[in-house]
Parts: sequence; C-alpha cells; structure tokens
Amino acid sequence: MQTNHEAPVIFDLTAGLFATSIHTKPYKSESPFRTTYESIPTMTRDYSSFLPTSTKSEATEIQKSKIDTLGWQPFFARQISIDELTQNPPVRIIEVHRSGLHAVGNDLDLTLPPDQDVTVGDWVLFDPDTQKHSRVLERKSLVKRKAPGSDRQVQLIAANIDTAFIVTSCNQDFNVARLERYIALALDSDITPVIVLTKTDLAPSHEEFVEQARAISDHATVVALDARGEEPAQKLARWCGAGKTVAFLGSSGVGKSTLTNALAGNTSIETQSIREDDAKGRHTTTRRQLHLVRGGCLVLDTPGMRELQLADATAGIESVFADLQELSTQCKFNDCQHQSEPGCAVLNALEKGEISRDRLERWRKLLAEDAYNSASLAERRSKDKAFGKTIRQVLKEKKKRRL
Ligand SMILES: Nc1nc2c(ncn2[C@@H]2O[C@H](COP(=O)(O)OP(=O)(O)OP(=O)(O)O)[C@@H](O)[C@H]2O)c(=O)[nH]1
Ligand SMILES: [Zn+2]
Repeated sequence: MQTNHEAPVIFDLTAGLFATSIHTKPYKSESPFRTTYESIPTMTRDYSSFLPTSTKSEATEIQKSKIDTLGWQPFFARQISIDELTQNPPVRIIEVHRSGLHAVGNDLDLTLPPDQDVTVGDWVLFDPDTQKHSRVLERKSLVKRKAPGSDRQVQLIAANIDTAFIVTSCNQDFNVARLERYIALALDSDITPVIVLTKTDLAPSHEEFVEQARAISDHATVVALDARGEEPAQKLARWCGAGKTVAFLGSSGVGKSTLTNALAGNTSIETQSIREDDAKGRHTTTRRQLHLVRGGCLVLDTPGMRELQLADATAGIESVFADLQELSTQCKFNDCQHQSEPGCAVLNALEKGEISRDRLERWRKLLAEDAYNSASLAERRSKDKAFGKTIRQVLKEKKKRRL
C-alpha cells in the first residue's frame, strides 16, 4: 500500500489552474441549472481562439485559450460560424450527473439540464437566452453500449475520445473475449485502442498475459505495468499529449482510477470520494468525469462496465477478426453461416488447423450479439410478433390434432 498524504494536485477544469482535485469534491449544485454565466463581468470578445489554427493570429497561437486546454480542435471549429460563436459559445461537458451536465468553456462554468443524447466529452453550444445547449457538435468519436438490463436502448458512454485504454489486470479478470469486445468497440468508434495490463507486480508470469493480449489484434498496442507509481506516466505518454482525450475502459477493480491518479502525478487522490455504495454494497465509481491532468491530457473516468454489450459495432468486429472476415469472402455462398455449408472457406481452414475453434466461436457470438442489439425496436417487435404468431399457430395445430 502506498501512502501519500499530500494534497492531490490536478488541474481544476473549472479554474484552469493547479488546484485541489475536482473529483475529491462531492458534487453539489446550488440550483438544478446553476450558471455563472451572468456573473461574469467581461465576456470574451476575441473569437479567434475558436477558429481553426490556420486562421488564428500569432498571439492566440502562443496563448492557449481555455477551450484549447479543454481539447478544442479544428475538427470542432469547422462546424460553427462566427455568428453562431458570438451567440452560442462552445462548452465541453466535463461531468454528467443525474441532475445536469457540468459544462466548461472560455469564462463559462455551467450546469446544463440533463439530456440523454449528450454525454461526457461532448462539445455543445451554449445558448444564454434559454440557459440550455443549442446543439451538440459532431463528435470525433462516441462510445456507446447497450443499456444494462433487458431494455435494449443504447446508452452514450463518452464522446470525443482520442485513445481508449482498455484496462485489465494480470489475473482472473483477464479475458480475451472481453478484450476483443472493447477493441471492436473502440475501432468502431474511431478511437485508438491500447490494451493496458495492470498488476504486473502481483503476477510473476505476466508475460503470458502480454503474449495473449498481443495476439488479439494488430490494431491494439499492449502495455503492461504496475498502475501505482511512475510507470503509467512514462509508458502511456505517447497517447497522453496536451489537449488529447483518453478514457479508461474495463471492469471494476482493474485499476482505472489508480491509472488516472498516476497520470495526474499524484497517488493520494481518494478513490473512495468518487465512489458510492451500490445496492449490493459494492464500491463503484458512479459518475462520468473529465479530468485535466498534468501535461495537459484530459482523462475520462468512466464507471466500471460489467455489462458491456455491442451494438452497431460491425466494422469494429470486422477489424478485430479481419482474417476470418477475409476467409468468409471466399465461402461458396454469400450468406454462409460457417456452420455446415458446403464450400465454406472458414470451416475448411478450421479443419486444416489454420484457425482456432475458440476464436471462431467468439467471432460468431459477437456478430450474433451485435446483430441482435443493433436491430431496430420495430424490427425486434416484428420479429417477436412473428414468433408469437408461429407459437400460436403451432399450439392451434396441436389442439386440432388432439380433437
Ligand atoms: N498491486 C497493484 N494494485 C493495483 C494495481 N492497480 C490497481 N491496484 C489496486 O486495485 C484496487 C482497485 O483499483 P481501482 O483503481 O480503484 O480500480 P477501478 O478500475 O478504478 O475500479 P472501479 O472504480 O470500481 O471501476 C485498488 O486497491 C488499487 O490500489 C497494480 O497495478 N498493482
Ligand atoms: Zn462459410
């Protein structure tokens, strides 16, 4: 156990200065839709900082504005006109609560009304007249998942992430199928996936885990480390430059908060303070937050995702299983299910021992899961309805036969 009782040092996104960590403070909003907008004596009048780099003056190039610090990029600047900027300044959602969206921009620190279609990391335009956001800027990336439970709605997890650190520990949490899911999800959302294997200090034979992780996909770099201490800052540096947004994905307890703390250059941030007891008495991180850490990287802290399900991730699955995908194009039938069809190139390769049966099974499972979760509600209803009709018909026929 490491002990470090110094005050946690992390950029406070609301102040833009070194300050005590924002995620050690329990969130309290004075009013549901708190805004400090009106209390600001001088609004920013220099809009050049909002514009793409090429049109900026030299002065603004040198002096980084608040939104640059928040990860503002030409990709977003291209989406708004000067007129819109004067009316509706951009703000980034740095925290999502049940009661509202915490948004920060140039001289702005607001709580916007909750909205299921907006998530942490989003850039939205703030409308001072309505005290709401006027629109959400097009996202560079979006992580979503099938909402937990039986309801198959898609839930937004985080937006505008550059790199997803897919975290697992070198112990029983390590699960190739789960890593494949996360990588497919990242690739599908245009996010660079990096597998981070934690707790190497507790696993003398962690090289075995590294080897297995490396075999998963050419698209995902593998990093193994002790999440506590200096290793993360060094080993993850190439993905964590100023203005870059990164997220840690993975099960509860694998070390996501520990890694965030390590990047912040401090190990004493109380993980407890950002946790609440859930119904089963487990401690879990419950809020989604964006932290600006030392070096200028923005880190998304996302709750443990126990029920990660794929939806609309076909392209990502194709990337992770590119070899099987390629084989399937050589099957005799276009709609080959690779079960027992004649002329199936996949089954052929399996017979020859060229591909692994386990991996083939995982591929099939992910494709089936994705197809099911991606089907529209209408499609599912009609399927369910058709199924109900078939059942009724079968029962009717059975009854007839008995008569
Ligand atoms: N020895 C060792 N312990 C670690 C390492 N990474 C994390 N831990 C410990 O594992 C426990 C869980 O780590 P957290 O960082 O809270 O895990 P988390 O992924 O954020 O968990 P949730 O917030 O529930 O999603 C803590 O006690 C950490 O100190 C590591 O690399 N080595
Ligand atoms: Zn086939």
